Amino acid sequence: KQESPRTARDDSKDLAMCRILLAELESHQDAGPFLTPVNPKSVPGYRKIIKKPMDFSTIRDKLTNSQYLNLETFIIDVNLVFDNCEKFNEDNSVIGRAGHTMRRFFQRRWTELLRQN
Ligand SMILES: Oc1ccc2c(c1)N[C@H](O)CC2
Repeated sequence: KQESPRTARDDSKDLAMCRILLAELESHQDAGPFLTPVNPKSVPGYRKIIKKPMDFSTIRDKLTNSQYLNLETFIIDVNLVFDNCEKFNEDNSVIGRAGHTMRRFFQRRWTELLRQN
């Protein structure tokens, strides 16, 4: 049986990829509910229901301050935005649908960019 080669993938373009992906998320027409942190004072129940709030501006700050170890930890934070949205919103709601649309968009774009790398 041919040993699978122990070669790591080339991660030298990952930071550039995160910057492209985040810019595309921030400028997406359905990005509105995800651009800034939810204000727990103005949304009853949010603080209790959502244990790890996340939004695109927080991800932007973390990326700017080199707080992502790698592509994986960046993708985990972006998916946290959409997981929080699914938990707090009905699928059949404006914000719920926006979350599903954005998650599908993100999933397609990062896999496209990874493949062309
Ligand atoms: O009706 C509302 C009012 C506020 C919010 C939501 C729905 N969902 C967001 O995920 C969190 C903020």
